[in-house]
Amino acid sequence: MLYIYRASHRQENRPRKRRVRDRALQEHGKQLSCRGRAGAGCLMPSGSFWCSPRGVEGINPELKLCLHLRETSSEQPEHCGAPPEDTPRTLELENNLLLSLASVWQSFYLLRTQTGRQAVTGERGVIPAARAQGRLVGGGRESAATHSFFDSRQRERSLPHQHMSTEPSLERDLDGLGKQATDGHTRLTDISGGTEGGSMASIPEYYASKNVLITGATGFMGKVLVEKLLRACPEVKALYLLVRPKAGQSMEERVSDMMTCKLFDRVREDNPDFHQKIIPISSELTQPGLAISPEDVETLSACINVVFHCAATIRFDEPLKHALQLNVIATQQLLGLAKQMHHLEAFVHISTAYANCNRKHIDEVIYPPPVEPKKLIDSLEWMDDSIVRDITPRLIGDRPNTYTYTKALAECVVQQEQDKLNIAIIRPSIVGASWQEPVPGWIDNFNGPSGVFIAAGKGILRTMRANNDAVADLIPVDMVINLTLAAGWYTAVHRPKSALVYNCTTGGINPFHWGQIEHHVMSSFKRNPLEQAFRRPNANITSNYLMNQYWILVSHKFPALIYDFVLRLSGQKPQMMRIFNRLHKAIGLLEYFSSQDWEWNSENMSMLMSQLTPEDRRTFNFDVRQLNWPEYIENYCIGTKKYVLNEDMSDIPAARQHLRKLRNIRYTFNTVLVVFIWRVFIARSQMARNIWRRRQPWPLAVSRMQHLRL
Ligand SMILES: CCCCCCCCCCCCCCCC(=O)SCCNC(=O)CCNC(=O)[C@H](O)C(C)(C)COP(=O)(O)OP(=O)(O)OC[C@H]1O[C@@H](n2cnc3c(N)ncnc32)[C@H](O)[C@@H]1OP(=O)(O)O
Ligand SMILES: NC(=O)C1=CN([C@@H]2O[C@H](COP(=O)(O)OP(=O)(O)OC[C@H]3O[C@@H](n4cnc5c(N)ncnc54)[C@H](OP(=O)(O)O)[C@@H]3O)[C@@H](O)[C@H]2O)C=CC1
Repeated sequence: MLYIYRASHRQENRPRKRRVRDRALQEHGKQLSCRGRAGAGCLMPSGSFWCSPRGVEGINPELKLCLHLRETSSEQPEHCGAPPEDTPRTLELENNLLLSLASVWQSFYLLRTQTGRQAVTGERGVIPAARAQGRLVGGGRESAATHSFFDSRQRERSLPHQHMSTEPSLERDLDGLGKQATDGHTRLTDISGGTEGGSMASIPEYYASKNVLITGATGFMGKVLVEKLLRACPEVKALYLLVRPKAGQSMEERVSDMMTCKLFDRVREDNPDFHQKIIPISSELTQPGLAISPEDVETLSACINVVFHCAATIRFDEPLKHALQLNVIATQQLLGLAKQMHHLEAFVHISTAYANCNRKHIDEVIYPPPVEPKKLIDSLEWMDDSIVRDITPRLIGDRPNTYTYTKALAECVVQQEQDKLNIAIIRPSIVGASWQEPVPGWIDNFNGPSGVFIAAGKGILRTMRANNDAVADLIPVDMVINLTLAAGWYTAVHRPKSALVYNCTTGGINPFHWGQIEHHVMSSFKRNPLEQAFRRPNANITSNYLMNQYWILVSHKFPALIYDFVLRLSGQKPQMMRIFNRLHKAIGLLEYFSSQDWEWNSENMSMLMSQLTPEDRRTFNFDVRQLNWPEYIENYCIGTKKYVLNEDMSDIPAARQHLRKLRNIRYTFNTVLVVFIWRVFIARSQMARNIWRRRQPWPLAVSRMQHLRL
């Protein structure tokens, strides 16, 4: 229950405001300890929250959902209503603080108590009852907007709502404070629903009998998405996958290969015939019309309900023209195809949290693009590749690579279609191995930190430039996919007015730092070593450029030279220097991300979580607070061993033995080196001997002791 009192900051209104608050407190509550001119909020034992309309303005929809405006005093009606239009930004921030606290409190309450869960799911009928009795007054501006938008959207489109019942839904009427911006600024908006259903379909219920189109299904995240959809939403009708033939394999062969991989073991157990639901469609996204045949276009237009667009080039060094082709133009073409789909309910675009990495604080809004995408596409079309290469640094400006640059442009392209489609944009940060599903630690590539972990585990990587204290915004792939599926559901069911952006990150909620990652990766690889390690795992990260260069020389280049020399002597091809050069190129591209901090606002992620039923919250868990980092990193490292390098866990004792051997070699080497230095610099030089004796009295002491013993 939410009590609202119009908080006036005018002096003469203060006593009255205080009176109402005191009464609410006396009757029900406990005051939230937060400061700010927005006024204090009171959290009631029942889970309701008392605050000013200023608070309501920025209120988290999970609270909004529980909105039940009630008279709190006789003066209340005249003080109840929309917040002033001129709410300054500082006040909004204060409100956000207040509401974040309330939101945390509320989430805690909801998790802990049955009453709270019922309050949110409306199971006890408080909200419908309030509606029926006409006691509910929407929070002024937002509510009015919600209704008008809702009505106009309903008129504009007559999309199917078979997943909804026909009961009026108060939750959805009240729901409605997602943040949007078309102009780079956060503003309030309403999240209106496209249906008037009272009982919300759960996620698996929603996806039941739906046709889903997925791009990038053969990639890291795409595979996990396909697996999870098949496993958690077994009633899904069909998954259409846009796949290209590659490396001599037809698209059918690639898809059937994919389905035999370990990732699909659990689905296979549950439903051995799951492959029948998968329909590969031949498509090369860089070609005109996505190279989809006219028959396939017709099929897709007729049946697709939800699109997940995961395909992209994620290489940081991709030439701009190609990155633009795939990340922007292909997205544009897919949106064009989506507009032809008669039954499309949601279009989910996977972006990256680093699309706006030129900013330090990133809200869940689509920022103005660095350049108008269409203009860039037109200009690059006629340009020679060499010219494009020359002007790329100027074009990407303060972004580190063509990947983040083109992902930012893609968001803009997606935004341009938000009036015609129901769109969600997911922005994951650094996607890592799975946390729990389908197995802990599942990963299948060298991208991002995985390659670095492996190189460190193999003992090749000894140093890297990173900031020990910077937040390592890793997020497990299963959490990203759970959020993606939930966002697809929410978008289809609620039909936000404009594209909702979900920053899918961990740093703001459950931060972990690169220094801690280094420590846990090293200790994990010592417990579970990789086979045939080059040296014992012992990497250090430093933010100091010179220090890093020194260690590169001493710990990378020098051993590589010795190793290659030995290989050459034994008649083999030298290879270590080549490996190090590639490694340096890779880590050079990653340093930008490991050396600084970003702050992402992830309110929409919390909002989405609050909209799920308890069951969905368990099945599609993306609550990053539950991540236990040391455990996750341990599973991640084991995952790289098992699933990327295909090493057998039963070989661990042998691998440990190998590490012990390497340690003994190192001890021997160090001892020999010390003796050698001693011989060269001490024993042979009178001056060095004199210095040594003066500085280090212990050899004298030792010799005296020996003399005494004799
Ligand atoms: C204990 C320490 C803790 C500190 C730890 C800090 C980690 C700090 C991570 C920040 C991460 C930000 C991530 C942003 C999050 C996104 O938004 S997007 C997703 C991330 N995208 C990527 O990671 C793509 C980066 N990769 C690339 O751009 C290209 O693979 C590279 C690195 C330029 C190499 O291209 P290439 O030379 O054409 O060759 P490619 O065939 O791709 O790979 C060549 C070799 O490099 C290796 N390699 C590829 N990627 C990597 C890698 N990440 N690492 C090492 N080796 C790699 C491959 O294994 C391969 O080795 P071989 O198998 O041939 O022996
Ligand atoms: N991995 C990460 O850390 C992060 C990823 N993201 C985003 O998530 C999404 C998925 O990333 P991820 O799964 O890691 O990437 P992958 O590189 O693993 O997968 C990319 C997918 O796109 C497909 N694809 C690429 N080019 C074409 C083409 N020309 N025609 C058809 N399909 C093509 C690939 O197909 P094929 O197998 O044929 O090459 C593959 O299925 C991307 O949009 C990325 O920007 C965002 C943040 C972090």
